[in-house]
This record gives sequence, structure tokens and C-alpha cells, in this order.
Amino acid sequence: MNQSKEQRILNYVLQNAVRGDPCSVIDAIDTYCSQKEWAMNVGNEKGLILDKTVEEINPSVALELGTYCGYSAVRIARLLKAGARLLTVEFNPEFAAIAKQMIEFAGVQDKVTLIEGPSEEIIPQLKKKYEVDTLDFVFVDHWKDRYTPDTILLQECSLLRKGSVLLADNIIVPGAPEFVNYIRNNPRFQCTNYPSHLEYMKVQDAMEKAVFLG
Ligand SMILES: CNc1ncnc2c1ncn2[C@@H]1O[C@H](/C=C/CNC(=O)c2cc(-c3ccc(F)cc3)cc(O)c2O)[C@H](F)[C@H]1O
Ligand SMILES: [Mg+2]
Repeated sequence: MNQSKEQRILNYVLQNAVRGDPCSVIDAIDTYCSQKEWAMNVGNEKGLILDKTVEEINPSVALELGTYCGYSAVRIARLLKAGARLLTVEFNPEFAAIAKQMIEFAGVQDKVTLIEGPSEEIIPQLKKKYEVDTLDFVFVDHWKDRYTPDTILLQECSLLRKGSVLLADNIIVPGAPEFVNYIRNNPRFQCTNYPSHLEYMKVQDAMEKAVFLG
């Protein structure tokens, strides 16, 4: 049975990156996906916005919705201080298996908990099953029509506190218009838009930062 694109990306990393070096893993994925096969990793341009946001917050507990191949999980985890952790949620078993190997090869597995399942089921379990009090940072990059319901669910589960930061990918392409309308008109969030480009393409995209005001 021929390999999936995601398996080819992982193989390229295993053969071209350096075990235990997260930056080499990030660079290898970006090289493969810009030269060989496009894939929906956040990429290096929007990745720098992600990096700056994570460094600014210096989160103790971070959540990612939509692991995919683990590119942004490695990107985030490499910046976390000792003892800090990233919980990343992925419901496609094949992608979860790829991401697990990607995270382990990068050497950030001690900081990352990869949770296989749908976000709508996992979010309500975070407090009791995953010992989360509140989330300092959330990277939102899963199905675009799920951004709003999951943001509402995070609030309903009391997982956000005054100052919690959400960063959402793909505000322009593929777009998340319902989320943009929800979050920018919600007085409980302070929003900032970060224009950028779609990963590996000369196409406009943007990220949206939303700070929960409590
Ligand atoms: C709904 N709950 C979920 N729970 C757990 N894992 C989930 C859930 N929902 C999805 N997943 C998981 O999260 C991932 C989904 C990522 C979706 N991302 C995109 O579609 C996406 C698309 C483009 C794009 C742009 C231009 C173009 F021409 C074609 C595509 C660019 C991007 O940066 C994206 O992020 C994964 F695949 C899915 O299993
Ligand atoms: Mg994305």
C-alpha cells in the first residue's frame, strides 16, 4: 500500500534532521513542504508569529487543537521552560501516530502530551483527567468551523483565566469567518490581527490573537 504524504514528510525528517534537535526537525519539514509536497503546517512565516506569542506568554500549560504532523507542537514545545507542558489534540489516528514519532525524534516528548481524540470530547476532560487548572495559551489550528464551538467550550469548562491567550491560524485562508465575527464582537476578548502568508505560498493569510479578559 503506498505511503501517505504525512508518512513521506516523517521519513524525510528521519533521514534529514538531527535526532533531539527540534530546529532541524522544523527546518526539514519546511524544506520538504516548500520544495516537494505542500502540507498544512503553520510554516516558518506564521511560525515566527507563533514563536513570538509563546515567548511573550512563556506558558506553563499550553493547549493545541489539531496536531496534524506535529510541526507546531515541536515549534511550541522547544520554547517551553522546564516543567512547562503542551497538550496537543488530534483525532485522526494516522496523523497522531506520525506526530508522536515527530515529537519523539525532535526530543520534546517530555514536554508534550499528545491526546488522541476529538477536541469536543477532550476539552471537558482536561481538568479532571489531565490535571489542568487553567490554560495560559491555546493554539487553534483544527477544522475551521470548530474554532468557535471549541472557544465557547473552553469558557464553559472554565479553562480560560484573565490573560489566557488564544492564537488562531488561517483567518484568511481557508478562513474562519464565523470565528472572526464571534471573537471580535465578544467584549470578553481583546483581539489583534497578524497579517502573514499561507504556509509555503505567496497567498495572503493571517493569524488572530485573542486575550481573554475574564
Ligand atoms: C473537531 N475536533 C478535532 N479534534 C481533534 N483533531 C481535529 C479536530 N478537527 C480537526 N482535527 C485534526 O486537526 C488537523 C486539521 C487541520 C485543519 N487545517 C486546515 O484545514 C488547514 C487548511 C489549509 C489550506 C489552505 C489552502 C488550501 F488551498 C488548502 C488548505 C491551511 C492550513 O494552515 C490549515 O490549518 C488534522 F488534519 C485533523 O485530523
Ligand atoms: Mg493552519
